[in-house]
Amino acid sequence: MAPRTNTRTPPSFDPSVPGLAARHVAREAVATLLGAARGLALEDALAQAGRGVGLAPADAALARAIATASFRRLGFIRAALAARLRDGLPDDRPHLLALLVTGAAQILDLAVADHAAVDLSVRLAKADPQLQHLAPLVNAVLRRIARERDAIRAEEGDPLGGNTPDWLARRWREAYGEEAARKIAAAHLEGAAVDLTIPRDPELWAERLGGTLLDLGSVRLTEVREAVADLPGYAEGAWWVQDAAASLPVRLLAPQAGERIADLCAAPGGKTAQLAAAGAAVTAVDRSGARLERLSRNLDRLGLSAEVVTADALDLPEDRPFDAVLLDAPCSATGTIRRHPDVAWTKNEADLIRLAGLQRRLLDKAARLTRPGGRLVYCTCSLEPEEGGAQIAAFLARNPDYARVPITAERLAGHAELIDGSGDLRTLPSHLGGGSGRAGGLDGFFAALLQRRA
Ligand SMILES: C[S@@+](CC[C@H](N)C(=O)[O-])C[C@H]1O[C@@H](n2cnc3c(N)ncnc32)[C@H](O)[C@@H]1O
Repeated sequence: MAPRTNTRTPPSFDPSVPGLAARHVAREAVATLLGAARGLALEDALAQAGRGVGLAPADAALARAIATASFRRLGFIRAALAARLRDGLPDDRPHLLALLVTGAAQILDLAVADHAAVDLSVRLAKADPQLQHLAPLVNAVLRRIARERDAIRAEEGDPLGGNTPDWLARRWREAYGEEAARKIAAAHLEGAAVDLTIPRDPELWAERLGGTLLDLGSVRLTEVREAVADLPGYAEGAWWVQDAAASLPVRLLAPQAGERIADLCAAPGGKTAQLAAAGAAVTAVDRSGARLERLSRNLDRLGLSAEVVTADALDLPEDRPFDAVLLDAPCSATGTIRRHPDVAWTKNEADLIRLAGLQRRLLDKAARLTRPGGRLVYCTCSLEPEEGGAQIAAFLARNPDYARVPITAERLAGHAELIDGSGDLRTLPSHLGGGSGRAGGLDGFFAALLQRRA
């Protein structure tokens, strides 16, 4: 193989070949994340790779599907490729690795014809000055993957061992035990349904949309073929997309009409919308102006309003404490791997430790922003104890004027399995049938309801 070069001449492919631009964008985004850009989200890498390419909406959706499938089974795909490459995986050549991974993901996981997956991958190799000479290798390996698909699938085995990065598998075994950790990893292979929060007439909308009204309150759609924005009710602002688990922290906070409530890490605003729909006077704070623009657009569509403040929550004045505060803290997001499988491969333990430190400071700030007698909900979309129960145990030890309000099963439609031993919310991807092949599951959320003494 040619030595790796640091400067890359961009590939020049024929944009008139159907589906080629989508593969190009998927490959570039996957290469970015497999290369040095740890911490970048796949959404952002796709947007970056798509700049100037001008993908039609269907091609943009295809690029996202290919890139997502690549990360969802990355461990299995790497093993399948490694067994068929004489010189092993090209880990020092992310563009070649990404070409092979995205090609294999199409063959193994997506309803793409084998010849299209192979042919378009080979075309991308030929269009790339650094990879032209490897087009025969790409062709041979991907053809073999297609030929041996059934055997490869049969060999996949345990997702916790083969498809979960070691550091996460170790942590989940420690936190939840072997069996539960394996179920979590199995649920990650399945992806997730589209859940909607519908403040008014959810039964009616469930029927119109062909969804199911869950006892937790959300409407679940398991077969969505069109863009979400084309579904009935989107344009008129009848609902918004929000995982059923993500809707629970606000349900536990139980906002009342007229209460002053601060949403400290608010964008893009799913929880702000819940608070505003309940009639609370919401102050939505986020340090990202761009994300707050999305929040404002979302609230406009829904006909809801909030005071929107662009600020670091740590800098907020403390002179007018709120009746209730919601802190949906920035976190490792390991509870969202079903929807964002890149998270498993682009985050690491150092990110987790840094974020747990920020959460601690935000939580202490949120405590000072809550009035005596007021409620505070802390939540994260993480499976890691440092971002959940351990954070709350340490908080309660240093803040004696706060007490935990244990969550009861009645508040969760009887779902006692969603409550941990301390009385906090602990949802897992394997809950509600996740991992059993029935499009069930929940994002992994933690939430604690705390009360300041009067
Ligand atoms: C988990 S997301 C919030 C999701 C949101 N609550 C929802 O339901 O749509 C975390 C947010 O925290 C924001 N953030 C991170 N650090 C912050 C800080 N110090 N002050 C304010 N916002 C912060 C990020 O910009 C990000 O939008």
